[in-house]
Amino acid sequence: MPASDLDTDLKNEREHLASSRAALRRMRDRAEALFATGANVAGDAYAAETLGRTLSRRVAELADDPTIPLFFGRLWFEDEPHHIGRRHVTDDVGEPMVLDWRAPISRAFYRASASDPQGVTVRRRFGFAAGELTSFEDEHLDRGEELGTKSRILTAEIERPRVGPMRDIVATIQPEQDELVRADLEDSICVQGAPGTGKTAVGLHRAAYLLYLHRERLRRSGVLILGPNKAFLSYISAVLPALGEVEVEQSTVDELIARMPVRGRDGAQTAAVKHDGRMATVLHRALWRHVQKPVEPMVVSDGSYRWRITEEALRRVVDEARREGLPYGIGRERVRARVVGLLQRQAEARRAESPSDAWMRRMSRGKPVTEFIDAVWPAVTPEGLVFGLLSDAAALASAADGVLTAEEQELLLWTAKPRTPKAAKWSAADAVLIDEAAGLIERPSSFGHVVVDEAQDLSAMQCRAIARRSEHGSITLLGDLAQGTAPWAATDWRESLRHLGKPDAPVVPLTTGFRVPAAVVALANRLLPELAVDVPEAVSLRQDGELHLEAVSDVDAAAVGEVRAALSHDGSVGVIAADAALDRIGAALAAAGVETGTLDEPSARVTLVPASLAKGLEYDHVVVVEPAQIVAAEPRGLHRLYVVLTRAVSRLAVVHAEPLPAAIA
Ligand SMILES: Nc1ncnc2c1ncn2[C@@H]1O[C@H](COP(=O)(O)OP(=O)(O)OP(=O)(O)O)[C@@H](O)[C@H]1O
Repeated sequence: MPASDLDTDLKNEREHLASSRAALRRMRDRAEALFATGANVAGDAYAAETLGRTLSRRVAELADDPTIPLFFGRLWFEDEPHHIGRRHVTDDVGEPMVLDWRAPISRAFYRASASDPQGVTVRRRFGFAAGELTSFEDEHLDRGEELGTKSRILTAEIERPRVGPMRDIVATIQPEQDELVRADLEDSICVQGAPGTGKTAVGLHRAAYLLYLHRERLRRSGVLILGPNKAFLSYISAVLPALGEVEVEQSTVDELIARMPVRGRDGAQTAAVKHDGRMATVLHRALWRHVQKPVEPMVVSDGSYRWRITEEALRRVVDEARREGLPYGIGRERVRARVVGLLQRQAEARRAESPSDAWMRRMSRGKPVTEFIDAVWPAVTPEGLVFGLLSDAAALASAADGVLTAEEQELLLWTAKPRTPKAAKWSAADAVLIDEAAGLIERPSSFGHVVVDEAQDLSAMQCRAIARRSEHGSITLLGDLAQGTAPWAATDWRESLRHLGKPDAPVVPLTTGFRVPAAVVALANRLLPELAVDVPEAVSLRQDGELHLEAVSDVDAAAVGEVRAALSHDGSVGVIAADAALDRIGAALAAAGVETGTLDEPSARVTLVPASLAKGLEYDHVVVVEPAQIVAAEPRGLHRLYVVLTRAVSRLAVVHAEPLPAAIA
């Protein structure tokens, strides 16, 4: 295309952007006006609140980020063009100006190729800076042109300096990622992907896609994103709102299951037993042991009448309720209702009329029925059940017989027994047991879809906690077996999927790396044979980037030097070291006049990152201090080092005084 045509084209596109922005503003103004009057027109307080919530969400969904253009691409089907962007924008008469990237028609933007153009003649991608369009790139698919990963705009997007929290990738989702993003709501999938292959991005975009397609259904049941810790959740927290999705719950597993404060800590071996899937059997047995055989008939005085239920009939009621496989608490109420039903029948037969509701309630809550239920099917609280096991060797032995060894039982028992469940210093692992117990007593409600990130670190019992909350929904499981650092980290996705209740979900690999430069990937890959997992290696899309390993005598001084060098470039800097060493390094940086932030307060360009919290994060420049210390800090230290080495977007510097681990020396 001649330069002047290019200029005219870009000018026209910019005009379309300006008028789309104006149209979006009008859409938002209208929503705000409705919001303002909504409360007055709605009939009652509840309707007003519901309407208010809907409208305020609508207003939030229509927010415009002035730093990002409303569209990033354009498709021509024959002569019919469509702009593709983050959300639908329509003009005043409802004609589309920008199509949502999730609309069926937009699919071709991500999937069409020269060999399978899907009706697309031309695909255009836009480059931008500071919210304005700066360039575009056309592929005439009808003429066999296709750029694939050679696209200049894709390269620029991948190589752009990172600042602040994670951004969406709607403009450059790759075909194999798109296939996962647009998988059906019914489909659970597990994505095994090397560092930086876009697993987190895929999970978040899938959530946004499913919400678009199944808005009402998912609004009722909810979509849940699970991440490993608060720092990670805050890093990803802006992605969904930027895509107009403001109502997705984002949580850690610990937060999700919290019923009481965690004040205690377990030793590593004790925690490992508590997280073991066999604990589900122990708890199940311990709970159902509470159910007893009725051993006498029931007699109920009712004015001048006396009703009688035989022991035999009572046994049948209890046996039947047990066989139905209901949660314990529901079973208990079922027994109560059936016993009252038997009384009701006797009363009807005698008096030739149905007893009143008040009579039913009186019978149901009256002493004879309540005493009977408390004897044969006593109320149990989740905390009480776990308390009973951890504080009573005999109770534990009877529930764990043939399931846990004597040593394992010993590890579970409290050495100093708290007086009551309330007084107990529950640990994080106890919380998982209590959640399992709660799930046996009453089923929690199920989310429509759950995205689980960094899933390789989940224990069997944590998987079960998630399974209970996705029983009637689907899951997207994201992770990398090579990055498993928890003592119970998964080594086989099939096993995790089984605990998650989705045994048949396919395991799909992602191997193209968008974060880590090739030289850095090559270094990290040298650790893979030591990690005892069978995973495909990543292939980096990035040929740029620098790697620098330096043996020094003073690591703190060397770290300061590397940080100073990094600061002369654009982008974020992460200093990653063993948790115990970080304060010392922070002090050295402060003494040298370098301002630093922490994960809780990432105020400065330089962030001090404990190795234990680096997972899922990325920085343009990463300075890793003393790998040997990172490895020595924990049993799966080499896995941790693999995570740490794969956080760099452009440059990785490793400074060490101790010898490097053999694999990377
Ligand atoms: N299609 C894409 N276009 C542009 N950038 C992308 C694309 N896919 C991923 N990225 C970018 O690559 C980086 C890594 O992505 P992401 O964090 O999702 O990877 P991950 O597989 O979850 O990594 P990790 O295993 O380290 O947690 C992010 O900055 C993300 O925005």
